[in-house]
Amino acid sequence: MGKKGILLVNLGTPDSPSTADVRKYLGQFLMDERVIDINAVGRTLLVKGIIVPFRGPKSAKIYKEIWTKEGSPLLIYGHKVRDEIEKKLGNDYQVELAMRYQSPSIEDAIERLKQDKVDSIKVVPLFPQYASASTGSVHQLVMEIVSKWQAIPPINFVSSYYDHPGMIKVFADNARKYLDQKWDHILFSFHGIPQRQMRKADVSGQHCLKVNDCCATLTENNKFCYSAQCHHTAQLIAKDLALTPQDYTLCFQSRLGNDPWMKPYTSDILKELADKGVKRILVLCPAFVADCLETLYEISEEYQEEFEELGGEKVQLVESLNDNPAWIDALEDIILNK
Ligand SMILES: C=CC1=C(C)c2cc3[nH]c(cc4nc(cc5[nH]c(cc1n2)c(C)c5CCC(=O)O)C(CCC(=O)O)=C4C)c(C)c3C=C
Ligand SMILES: [Fe+2]
Ligand SMILES: [Fe+2]
Repeated sequence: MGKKGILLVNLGTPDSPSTADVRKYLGQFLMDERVIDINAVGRTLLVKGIIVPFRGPKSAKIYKEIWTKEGSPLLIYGHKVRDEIEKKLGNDYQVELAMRYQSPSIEDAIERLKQDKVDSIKVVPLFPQYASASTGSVHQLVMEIVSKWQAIPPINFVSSYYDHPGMIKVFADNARKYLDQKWDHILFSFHGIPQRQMRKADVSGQHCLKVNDCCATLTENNKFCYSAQCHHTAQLIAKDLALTPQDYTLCFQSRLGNDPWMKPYTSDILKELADKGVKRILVLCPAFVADCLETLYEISEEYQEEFEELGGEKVQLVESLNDNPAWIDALEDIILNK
């Protein structure tokens, strides 16, 4: 009997923080038709003509700030989680780590599973909530690759695990460590997506952004909606922490370009809170299972600075799941039972 193949996939990060490597990464990432979902000519002009040349050097500067001796945090935690989960699953499993963009590539990782003659493959994107631009893109690429194989083994795709009790508890326990200090408000800041992508993913065709508070509650109508899944994750963590609705706000960060993205924007909420006299904010980022540019820089540096300029004092990031042993336990359960 062969082993069971597990393919863990995160988004990706540049190979180094040099401007050339950051440009290469942004070029591959943003040319994905599920990420910048406009017509091919418009996407090429926007990405290759504007974003890569102008954003590249700026992003390289901030990647240099979060880069460690071992490399990019997203990739370092990816390797650690892969090693731990393979140890935990034992001899019947072969676990490969891949990144949707740059290295290690999905092509190479899945080829290793093929060469090693695994009996089956389970694709586990490292995104708790489903979005076309993240999980959808991983699934599409895996399907494109295996569609060319003569012998396609049984393949399973994990779509989401936004409500996994073990994962919810790790986010909550990480936040609890800060609760002996005084916080005026708690934010759940998720990575956003363009509103256009919310509408396109609406399986009912008449729900997302069409009815009031469309996705604040997860229902049959919006069970694949990224926003609804984010709300559900935040509600479960809030429940575990015994927060009241007045204690916290859900918001979306990382907007790119001028099109409307999911609202409210984290930066607008920071302004609203500062105007009300709020001084100290605790921030959880449950769209990410590992700390990365979006948490270590955008929350801890950029929003800290913005908030201070608005009269606030502290924006404290709650660390992500990273290589927390309780997250490894939760991920094992996701792999075995999802
Ligand atoms: C939670 C999953 C993610 C979704 C959905 C997502 C969508 C999305 N992102 C961009 C643009 C950028 N994202 C960037 C970084 C980044 N994004 C995610 C996750 C999701 N993105 C992660 C984990 C990271 C961090 C990577 C790291 O190396 O640490 C960046 C690059 C950084 C920068 O230059 O600011 C961009 C650009 C779009 C357009 C999009 C569309 C739906
Ligand atoms: Fe992103
Ligand atoms: Fe929705």
